[in-house]
Amino acid sequence: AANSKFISEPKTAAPRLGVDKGPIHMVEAGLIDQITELGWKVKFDGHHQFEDINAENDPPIGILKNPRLVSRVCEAVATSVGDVARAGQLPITLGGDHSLAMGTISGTLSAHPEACVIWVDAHADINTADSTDSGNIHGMPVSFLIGLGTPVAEFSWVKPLLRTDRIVYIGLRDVDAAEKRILRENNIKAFSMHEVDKYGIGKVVELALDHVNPNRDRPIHLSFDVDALDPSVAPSTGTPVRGGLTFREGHYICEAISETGLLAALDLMEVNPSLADEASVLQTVAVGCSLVRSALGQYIFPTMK
Ligand SMILES: N[C@@H](CC/C=C/[B-](O)(O)O)C(=O)O
Ligand SMILES: [Mn+2]
Ligand SMILES: [Mn+2]
Ligand SMILES: [Mn+2]
Repeated sequence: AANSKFISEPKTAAPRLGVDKGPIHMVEAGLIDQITELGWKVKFDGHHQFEDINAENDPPIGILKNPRLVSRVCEAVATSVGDVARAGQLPITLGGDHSLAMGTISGTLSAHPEACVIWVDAHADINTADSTDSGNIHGMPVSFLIGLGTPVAEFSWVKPLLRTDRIVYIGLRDVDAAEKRILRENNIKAFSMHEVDKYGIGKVVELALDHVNPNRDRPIHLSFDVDALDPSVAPSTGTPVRGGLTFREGHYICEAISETGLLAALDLMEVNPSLADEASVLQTVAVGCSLVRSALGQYIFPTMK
């Protein structure tokens, strides 16, 4: 039977409210039927809501915002994604705030310890509890996954399973000074928009895979933040930054990873339908759905097992 997968839309709070509604818009845009039409068997896990935690009972820890909600949601996501991956299925997590990647990548690495991570984003999301200026946890997931900075008790469930030589970035163009230092000190490979211009997206994806997956034998976790795309392509997102990937460059990354046959988990994050006019929201939701289809072989027929 064709591989099947699992979709969940965990909800995490973000200072710019509304990102929790992104997944529902993608599902309502017909994403599940679109994936089924590609030859996949889809098990839809429904919309996860965590209503019992709210601002009143979740005060900042240090300057970290919504820490208990984010931790609770991510821990639940880690379990879900891990279970699906261990069952030999392909977990797709629609976000939602990129802090969710603490959960998804914890889940993937618990099932596939050898997995590598391709992080497509305008941002490095690697601030530690010591370095963050905003206290927004969506700027920190990678530091928790690697185990950098002063530990935060609330997140003690996140094990440092991600090796610094198993993550590579594509699309960076808005990295904090502290994050640049962290990337340098830990020798973490990053292909910024400068390299995309210099080498072209085809070469960048090849070089990125050569770095984290030289023998093309490791499962791949693709964590795609739609703000990696240029705001003209994906306008309705929380932290847009000019000078991003074109529509085709974004899709090429997903198609090239699909072609490896090694995709083991996918995150499509930061579609926030509450930030723009109707047309821009529809455009952003549509590009999110299209990227998922590309990662699942919309231009390549999936090998039916
Ligand atoms: N570096 C900034 C921006 C974080 C951006 C997070 B995003 O990539 O998930 O959009 C911060 O730490 O607040
Ligand atoms: Mn966010
Ligand atoms: Mn991000
Ligand atoms: Mn981002």
